[in-house]
Amino acid sequence: MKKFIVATKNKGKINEISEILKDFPYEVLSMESVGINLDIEETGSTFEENALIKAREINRITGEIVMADDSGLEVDFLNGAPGIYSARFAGENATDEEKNKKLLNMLNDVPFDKRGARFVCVIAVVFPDGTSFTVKGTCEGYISHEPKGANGFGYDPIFYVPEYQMTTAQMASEMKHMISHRGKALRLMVNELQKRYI
Ligand SMILES: O=c1nc[nH]c2c1ncn2[C@H]1C[C@H](O)[C@@H](COP(=O)(O)OP(=O)(O)OP(=O)(O)O)O1
Ligand SMILES: [Mg+2]
Repeated sequence: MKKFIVATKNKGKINEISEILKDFPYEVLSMESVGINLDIEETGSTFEENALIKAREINRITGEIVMADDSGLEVDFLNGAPGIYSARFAGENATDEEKNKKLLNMLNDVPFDKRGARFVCVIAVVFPDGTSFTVKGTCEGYISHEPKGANGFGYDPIFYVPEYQMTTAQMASEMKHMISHRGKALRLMVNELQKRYI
C-alpha cells in the first residue's frame, strides 16, 4: 500500500480525500499524523502554483511522496473571484459562515441566472526524485440566495447544483464525491499514478 502525505491543514479536505481514495490502494497521511505543524504561504498566482508550493514544501521536509490540494470557488458575476483567495478573502481568521455571508452580501439582488459559479480543485503530486504533476477538476453550479445543508465544509451550504436541486452541503458525501471538483481531480490523479505504476 502506497502512502502519501497530504499537505493540507484543512480537516474537511483530509476527510474527503480519505473517503474518495478508500477504493484505491493508497493510504493518506495527514501532516498532523507525521508530526508537521506548518503554515505554508500560498504565494502563487494560480491554483497549480499554490498546489505545487504546498506539496514541494512538505516533500522537501520529509522526502516522501506528497500531494496537495489547492481549491476554491470562482463566481462569474465577480469575474472569477474569490478564486485562489477563497480561503482568505474575508480575512485570514474568518469562519466558513462569515465567508459565506460575505459572498452572499456581494451578490445581494443578483438574480439566480447571473449567479453561476464553479468549484475548482487542483491536486499536485511531488515524488521523492523531485518530479511532479498536477491535475484539475471542476464542478459547475450557482450561488444560492441562502445557506442550506450541514454536510461538507467551506462554501458547500451556498453552492447549488441544479441537476440535483440541492446544495453540496445537502448531498450525502458519496454523491458529492461523484460530481465534485475534488472527486474528479482525485480520479485523474489515480489514473496518472497508475500510468507510472505507482
Ligand atoms: O469542496 C468544497 N466545498 C466547499 N468549500 C470548498 C471546497 N473545496 C474548497 N473549498 C473552499 C474552502 C477554502 O475556503 C478554499 C480552499 O482554499 P485552500 O487554500 O485550497 O485550502 P485551505 O487554506 O482551507 O487549506 P490548505 O491550503 O492547508 O490545504 O475553498
Ligand atoms: Mg490554503
